[in-house]
Amino acid sequence: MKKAELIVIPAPGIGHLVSTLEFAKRLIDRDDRLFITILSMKFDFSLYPFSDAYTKSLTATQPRIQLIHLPQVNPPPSELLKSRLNYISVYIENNIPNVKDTVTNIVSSNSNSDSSRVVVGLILDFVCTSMIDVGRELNLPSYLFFTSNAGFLAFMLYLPIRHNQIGNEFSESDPELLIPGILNPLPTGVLPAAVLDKDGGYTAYMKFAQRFRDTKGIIVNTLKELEQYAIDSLSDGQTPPVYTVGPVLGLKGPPNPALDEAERDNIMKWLDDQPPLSVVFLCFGSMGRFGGTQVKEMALGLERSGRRFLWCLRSPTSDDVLPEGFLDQIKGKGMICSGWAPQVEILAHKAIGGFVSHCGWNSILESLWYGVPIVTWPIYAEQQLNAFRMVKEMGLAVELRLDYKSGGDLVMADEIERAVRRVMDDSEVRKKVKEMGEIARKALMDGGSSFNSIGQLLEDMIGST
Ligand SMILES: O=c1ccn([C@@H]2O[C@H](COP(=O)(O)OP(=O)(O)O[C@H]3O[C@H](CO)[C@@H](O)[C@H](O)[C@H]3O)[C@@H](O)[C@H]2O)c(=O)[nH]1
Repeated sequence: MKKAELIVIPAPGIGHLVSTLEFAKRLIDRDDRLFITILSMKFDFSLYPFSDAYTKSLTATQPRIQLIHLPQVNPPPSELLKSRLNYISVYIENNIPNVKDTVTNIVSSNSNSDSSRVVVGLILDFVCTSMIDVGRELNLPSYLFFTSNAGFLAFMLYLPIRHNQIGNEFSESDPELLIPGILNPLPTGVLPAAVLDKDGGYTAYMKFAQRFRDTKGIIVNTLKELEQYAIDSLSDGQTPPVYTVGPVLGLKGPPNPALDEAERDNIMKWLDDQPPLSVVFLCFGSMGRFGGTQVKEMALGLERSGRRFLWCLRSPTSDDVLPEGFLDQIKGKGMICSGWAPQVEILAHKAIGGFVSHCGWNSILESLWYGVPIVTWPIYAEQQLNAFRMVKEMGLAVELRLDYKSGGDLVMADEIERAVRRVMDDSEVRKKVKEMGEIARKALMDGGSSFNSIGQLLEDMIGST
């Protein structure tokens, strides 16, 4: 039997690592000819404090997954931090010589041993497309792993086309945009903030996107049934084959190293005491934070909604900024957690009836999986676009804000109060979300759309013998 090896290069940050590493495990489970080597880049710990520990713990128990830590490289000059995305893209480029050496060693040690193992390709996070050239030099195809959705992929593929016509970043005064793969015209307010950024964000996005079509295939963490319109637009004769393999979720992985087990137990015990579908959960991804004024409005909105809530408030000053007496008033009805929340376990709990979310793609997929409707409060990255499509195109979320910008915008207590009530009472959205959750489960089963797509991918990568 031919043994095949894939080299996977994830990006740091939990939002990218969860699905990339889970997908590696899924491939191994599907095909016993397969071995995977993960190349883990060392990053500035202040940017991604838990990436390393998380990668280690997730891969430790997988006998056919090998983890190689790349040597530390010099970080880019700190001026580049004006755009975090640009900084990261340069950081990744600085790793290229180490990636090349490591892949070369793997290829040659396979050919010098009698393991009959052959490296069949690289799987790259979408922010690592600069590494396609390493594959080219070594005659290895690269596949893209797209940790977000097909609509955002369509947007990214449109960027180089637009750039050839217009040549510069987007502007807030642009008219609504018609983009292949996105059903409704897009207001500029819901574009990822990076594409309006003159300080390197736009350049970084362009650099990533310009290489997408140089890959042999694009693997997307979505399912056909959820994004048929966007996926159809990708069969344009110019885009490499697209494999929809989702939802890829970290449902059973080891706990995140950031999780405080005692706090987790408190939360779960508290939820056990609440009636079914009575609690709204608020959590804003790995990086979502708010200033004091906004926190105060949130507290007032939650209190006035009269609903029970579990609020993941990651702010060191939360006690000072909460309205006076708030913590006493909410006793029994509300709970605040200050650290990393066990989000997947929380969403799976029968007491949860709604989720106020920043609309990161993993959070969206997790909430659909458990049939919990979302209230949209996008903050950074492509979340505004996700929120817009979830509300306007898919009808799977309750709108709070679609174009929120942190730093400038303030969401008032009465808006929060109304949105929380709506998500808890709107049986229509809940029904649709539940149906989509069931469809997602079927997509992963034998014969389902994502199951078949993974089979096709394995066949295209390794062959059928
Ligand atoms: O307190 C927390 C916060 C987050 N999570 C988990 O962390 C992941 C967060 O992922 P996601 O919801 O996608 O948010 P981000 O971390 O913000 O993810 C980044 O990556 C995603 C995938 O590309 C993008 O969709 C986002 O916009 C981008 O910010 C999810 O699995 C959550 O369950 C927890 O378990 N506890």
